[in-house]
Amino acid sequence: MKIAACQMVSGPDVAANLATARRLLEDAARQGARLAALPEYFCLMGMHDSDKLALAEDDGAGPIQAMLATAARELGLWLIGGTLPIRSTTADRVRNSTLVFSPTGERVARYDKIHLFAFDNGRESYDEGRVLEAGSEPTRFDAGGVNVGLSVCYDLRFPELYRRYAGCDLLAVPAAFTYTTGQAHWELLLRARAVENQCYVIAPAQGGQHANGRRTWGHSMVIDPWGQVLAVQAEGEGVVMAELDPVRLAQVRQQLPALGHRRLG
Ligand SMILES: NC(=O)CC(=O)C(=O)O
Repeated sequence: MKIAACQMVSGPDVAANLATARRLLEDAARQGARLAALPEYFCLMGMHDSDKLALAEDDGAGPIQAMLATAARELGLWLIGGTLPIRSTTADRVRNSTLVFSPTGERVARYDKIHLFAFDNGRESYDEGRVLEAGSEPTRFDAGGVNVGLSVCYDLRFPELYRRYAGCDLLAVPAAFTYTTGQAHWELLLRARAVENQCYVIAPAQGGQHANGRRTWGHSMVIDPWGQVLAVQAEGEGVVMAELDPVRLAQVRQQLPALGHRRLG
């Protein structure tokens, strides 16, 4: 199965972001992708954190969800819809949610980012907990025989989440890593998750200079179960494609049966 990671440099104009996402998905489908993934916050990198509250949709209704369902159906893709803000039912906050659509446009999974990012080095400061409500449920879905474990961005730093996905064929990590932290840790962490779980990793990212003054690291990539980077795009919009090969997956697990050697749960 060909899989595609779409890299974006989203801004505050939601309509423009949706048009870019659609164009990249069309590009992925044209190149033969059967599964495509958008980055975290594909629909909005706002000027203020609170912009997410204004954009938020109710679960199951809204123009962003409609756009994702339509794209999946019209392009015949398993679509991992980056993240979009979904209104919390209990708090004055939003969930940072990945919605997944099948090639018939049916929604097949929802994952809410579990670990909320905070970082302050004196020059840059982030605190997602100000507007986001954390999710709590690891979520996997079946994409026509390919078992996929879902996560978002900062989750990548918490290997215990991925252990809950042991046996998955593919881990998805839509992200918007900062330039600073991404330069230091992004590839290292992604390759570690691929190697320790002996599976493919697809990591679509935000990558470039945003209108809100923030810079993201990009380097969207696809990694194989041996930890090899199959395809990468450093910065700017684009589509990163690779083949998910079940024979390679089985070969790595058979040659080095580490998953079967776990002793501590
Ligand atoms: N932006 C994030 O959620 C995470 C990040 O940039 C990091 O972990 O580093």
